Amino acid sequence: MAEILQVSNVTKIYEKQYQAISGISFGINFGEFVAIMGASGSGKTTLLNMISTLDTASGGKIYVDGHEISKLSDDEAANFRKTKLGFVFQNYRLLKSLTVRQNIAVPMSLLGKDDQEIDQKIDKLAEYFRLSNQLEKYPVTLSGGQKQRVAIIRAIIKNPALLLADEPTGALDSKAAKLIMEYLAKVNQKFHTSILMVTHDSLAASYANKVIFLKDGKIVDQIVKKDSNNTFQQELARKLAEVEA
Ligand SMILES: Nc1ncnc2c1ncn2[C@@H]1O[C@H](COP(=O)(O)OP(=O)(O)OP(=O)(O)O)[C@@H](O)[C@H]1O
Repeated sequence: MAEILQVSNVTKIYEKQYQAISGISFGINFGEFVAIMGASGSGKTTLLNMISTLDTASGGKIYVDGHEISKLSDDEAANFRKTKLGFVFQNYRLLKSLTVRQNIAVPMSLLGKDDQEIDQKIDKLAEYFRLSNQLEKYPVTLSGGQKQRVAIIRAIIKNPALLLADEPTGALDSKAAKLIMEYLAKVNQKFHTSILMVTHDSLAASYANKVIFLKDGKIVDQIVKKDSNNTFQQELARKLAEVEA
């Protein structure tokens, strides 16, 4: 199966002395949903920043959709983020001065798509995400869960090769978090979007097909979902207790 992400023996050393990531290797197949879990300081954000081309690795190689990202110039990296990657953040990062519709349109406008095509896509996705009534409102009037649904639509509207989600449930109560994870799982299953999600939250991680555990910049374990969700959640809780011990 084709790999959408390949991380090969990657290290990150800050200020020539502190090794935040130590020789990490893993991959994501096309259409897979992978979660990375680890305690604060384990290197999750560092890893995500390197994969998203916002930071450079000190060693090793990262391939996204067949491109070795360290070889990209700054301009190429910016274009690469614009065309290949979708981002969902803990704090939504919606633009306050734009309506929901205008927020969602930004990545498509940057790609030069025509207004009619953009509007049609937005209407369809908004219906799927039950946000049709919110499109002409400003983000400040929306709940946290609604804002995150807007952020997900904005991230997937251009069909990215890889969706990167950084603590997508971190600012939500448990009910809203569950709904957001159900939507992310649907995005993965219905649109076959490959997802890499970083999270502290074991409920959120239980929606992934595979969970990788990070500790002190190293992969210390991983589990793969087989048939039963219940068994996966129990295994997840057990591994998490071991890793955080
Ligand atoms: N710019 C930097 N300069 C020096 N050290 C850094 C820098 N950024 C991160 N670190 C260190 O690298 C390690 C990993 O940090 P990172 O932010 O990747 O962890 P994390 O798992 O994402 O944590 P959290 O869950 O709290 O966000 C930490 O010890 C952190 O202090």
